[in-house]
Amino acid sequence: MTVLDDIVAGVREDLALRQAAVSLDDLREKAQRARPCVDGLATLRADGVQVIAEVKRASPSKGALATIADPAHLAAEYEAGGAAVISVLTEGRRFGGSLDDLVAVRGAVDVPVLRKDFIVTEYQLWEARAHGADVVLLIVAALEQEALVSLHERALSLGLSVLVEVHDRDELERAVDAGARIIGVNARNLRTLEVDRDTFARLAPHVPDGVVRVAESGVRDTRDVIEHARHGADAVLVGESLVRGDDPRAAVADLVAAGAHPALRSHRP
Ligand SMILES: O=P(O)(O)OC[C@@H](O)[C@@H](O)c1c[nH]c2ccccc12
Repeated sequence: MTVLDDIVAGVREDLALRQAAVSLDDLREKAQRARPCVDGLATLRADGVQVIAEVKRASPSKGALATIADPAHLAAEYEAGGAAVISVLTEGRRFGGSLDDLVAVRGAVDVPVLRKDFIVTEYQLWEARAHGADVVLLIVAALEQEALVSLHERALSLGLSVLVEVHDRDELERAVDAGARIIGVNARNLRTLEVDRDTFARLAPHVPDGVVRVAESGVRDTRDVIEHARHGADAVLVGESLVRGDDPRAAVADLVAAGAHPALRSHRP
C-alpha cells in the first residue's frame, strides 16, 4: 500500500460520512446558488509566471506546518501579494483542511479558488462547486483513466477549471489523452513523498502547446520560480514555504516579481 492509496482510503471513508449526511440533490441545489465560477484557465494564461498560493496546515511528509488561525486572512494576504489563484487543501486527515476553509477563503478573495483534494467521485465536484470553488485538482495517479476522463468532463460541464496533476511521462500522456487544458507537474511523488525538483524540467517539453503548465511543490524561493520559468512554467503552486514564513503577502509579492521579470520571456519556449 502506497501513501497515496492510504490517503485515498481515508478520503473515501470521510466521503461516505458526508454522503450519508448531505444528499447529492441538496448539494446540487446549493451549487446552483453558488457564485458563478471565475475562469481559472484564463487567469493562469496571463503574462508572466502566475503564483498559486496554498492554504496548507499540514502534510503527510512533514506533519503540522503552521497554525493557520484565520485562513480567510491568509488568503487575503496572498491575494494582496499578487497571487493569481488561491489553493485550499480540503483533505482533513493528513492535510488538516476542510470545506469550511474553502468557504472562508472564497468569501475573502476575488481571484479563483482551487479545491485541492483527492477527488474520486462526482459528488466531490458538486461539493467543490457548492462551497465556492472555481478550480479543482484531479490527480492522475489516484484515478483509473476512465474515471479521470469522466470526472474531467463533468467538472468542465459544471463550469470548473481543472488542474490535472502528473508526476511522470505515463501520467502526462494520460492527462493529455483526457483533454487536460491545465497540467500540473508535481515534484513530489505521492507514492513515496519524495521531492525531485527536476521533474518539471523533464516533463514540461512534452506538454503540448497551448496547455497551461504548472510547476507544483518544493518551490522555496525566487530562484526556484526563475528556474521553472526557464523551463516554460506558466504558474507555480506554492504551499509550505509560504505558510511557514512570517510575511505571506511579501513572500508572494517576491515570487510574482521574479516570475514577471522581462528577461525571462526570452527563455520561455
Ligand atoms: O508545500 P509545497 O511543497 O509548496 O507544495 C504545494 C503543493 O504542490 C502540494 O501541496 C500538493 C501538490 N499536489 C498535491 C496533491 C494533494 C495534496 C497536496 C498536493
